[in-house]
Amino acid sequence: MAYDYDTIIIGGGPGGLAAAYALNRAQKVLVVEGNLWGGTCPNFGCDPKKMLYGVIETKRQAVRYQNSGLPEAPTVDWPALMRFKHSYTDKIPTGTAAGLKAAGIAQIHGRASFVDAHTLTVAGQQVTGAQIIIATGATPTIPDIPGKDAFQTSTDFLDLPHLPKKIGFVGAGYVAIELANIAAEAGAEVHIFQHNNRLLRGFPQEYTDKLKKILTDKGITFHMNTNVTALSTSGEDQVTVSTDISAPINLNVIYAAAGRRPNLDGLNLPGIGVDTKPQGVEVDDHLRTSVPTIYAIGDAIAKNVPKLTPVSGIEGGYVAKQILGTSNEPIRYPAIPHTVFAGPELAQVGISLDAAKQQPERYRVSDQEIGQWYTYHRIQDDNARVTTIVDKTNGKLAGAIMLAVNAEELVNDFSEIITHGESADEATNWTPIYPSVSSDLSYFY
Ligand SMILES: Cc1cc2nc3c(=O)[nH]c(=O)nc-3n(C[C@H](O)[C@H](O)[C@H](O)COP(=O)(O)OP(=O)(O)OC[C@H]3O[C@@H](n4cnc5c(N)ncnc54)[C@H](O)[C@@H]3O)c2cc1C
Ligand SMILES: NC(=O)c1ccc[n+]([C@@H]2O[C@H](COP(=O)([O-])OP(=O)(O)OC[C@H]3O[C@@H](n4cnc5c(N)ncnc54)[C@H](O)[C@@H]3O)[C@@H](O)[C@H]2O)c1
Repeated sequence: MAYDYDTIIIGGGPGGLAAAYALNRAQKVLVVEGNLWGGTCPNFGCDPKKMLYGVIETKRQAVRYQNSGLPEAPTVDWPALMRFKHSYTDKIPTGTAAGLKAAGIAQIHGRASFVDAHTLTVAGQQVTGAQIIIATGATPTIPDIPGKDAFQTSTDFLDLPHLPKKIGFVGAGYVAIELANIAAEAGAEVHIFQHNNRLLRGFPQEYTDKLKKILTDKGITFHMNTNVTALSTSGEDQVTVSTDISAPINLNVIYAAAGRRPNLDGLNLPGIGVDTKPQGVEVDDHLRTSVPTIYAIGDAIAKNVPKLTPVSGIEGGYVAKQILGTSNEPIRYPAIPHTVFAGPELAQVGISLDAAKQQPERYRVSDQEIGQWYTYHRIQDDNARVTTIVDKTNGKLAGAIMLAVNAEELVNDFSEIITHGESADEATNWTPIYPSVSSDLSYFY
């Protein structure tokens, strides 16, 4: 049977676009996008978040230098900060669509739904493809409590024209911690409501405790072991937050930051036999769904890998190779670094500290407070700390955790060392710029 396209991709975010460009070399490809071309990361995720963070961190760096020659800390002009964000984000959807057009990749704007394993309806028409890739991403989970319509999300936060005075976040994961830091640094009173006693559960507790203290010192109030039980609104910007612990708290806005769920609504996946679970589309180790001609990638899949932009990109490129027949290997992920941009940054890569501690005969764990090292003294980052995990059987770096200003750079260095399986000698057998974050690398072994 002849299909309209070789491959149709549902979702024009980082995952879908990576697949589209890789397939386009040899195939007739269509991308369908229901909202903003470019997806979450450049429109209302990583990129706008980090534009705000960059300015906020510059202010924080001035505070760190307050006794070192910069007595006046700057203040944040939120409307100007937002204009700066828009100077980038406003161009993303049209720029992304223009890029697809220039590459000769077909595009339809509209929400897709499956009719059968090879047919979609979108924008009032039917299109067919020999293969279809589900790359529909994820969306914030809204806690199911009375008054839940009052919840706003990270998308609203990243587009706030004015900064409200009192802000709350439900959840203490990546989104809550990063946005709470931005809001607090910009002058808001910030409350975090977390149902258990852990923030950033994927990171070691000794590190998250230290970060929590830094954020508390910035004025953020953590309500741990606290369930938000109801919201009620009065007027446009007043929300009363009831909890099972304390008296109700009056805020101007509350954000749901309690995780993200896969975007599968309306796709009719059960109707065509694609298996799903609450975490996402079920895939095998070739990212194939229960229907062999349909693949799924990125934030939309139920796979125990981090939900990050580089991961979606890796999966998009991998699926393209499967479809083109240039590889039949099961997917293997490289060491994937994670960073919470929390001012300072909390980052890790490789084997977890918990796993390493359970195998002391195999792993050597070295923990170093580095706030007084030249690099960190120079930027007045008194709290800087790094833990390295070395595999004693071969002398290679197996993992690293760090809390530091500019940890994103250090974790990239560690990530490269782990990815290339370098021994301590090999890893330090190069000449980085001195003085720089990288020039400290040899001292961590
Ligand atoms: C606030 C925030 C900050 C983040 N910061 C970082 C960070 O610093 N670093 C990092 O690596 N990751 C970060 N992430 C995560 C990152 O944004 C995601 O992992 C990444 O965007 C996932 O890419 P994706 O292509 O799988 O999905 P998405 O980017 O979500 O793209 C999916 C697209 O599919 C479209 N779609 C959905 N359903 C349909 C349908 N039925 N028909 C047509 N189109 C549809 C959606 O509109 C969307 O555009 C952040 C996320 C958030 C929310
Ligand atoms: N810097 C980055 O790379 C970055 C930044 C933002 C988001 N992301 C990605 O987006 C994903 C989603 O982020 P997120 O912060 O929404 O999710 P998350 O899974 O990181 O954190 C969710 C938090 O909400 C808590 N929670 C869950 N239900 C709750 C409830 N009913 N009441 C109170 N607390 C509750 C959880 O215990 C957890 O602390 C991340 O896991 C990450 O993959 C990455």
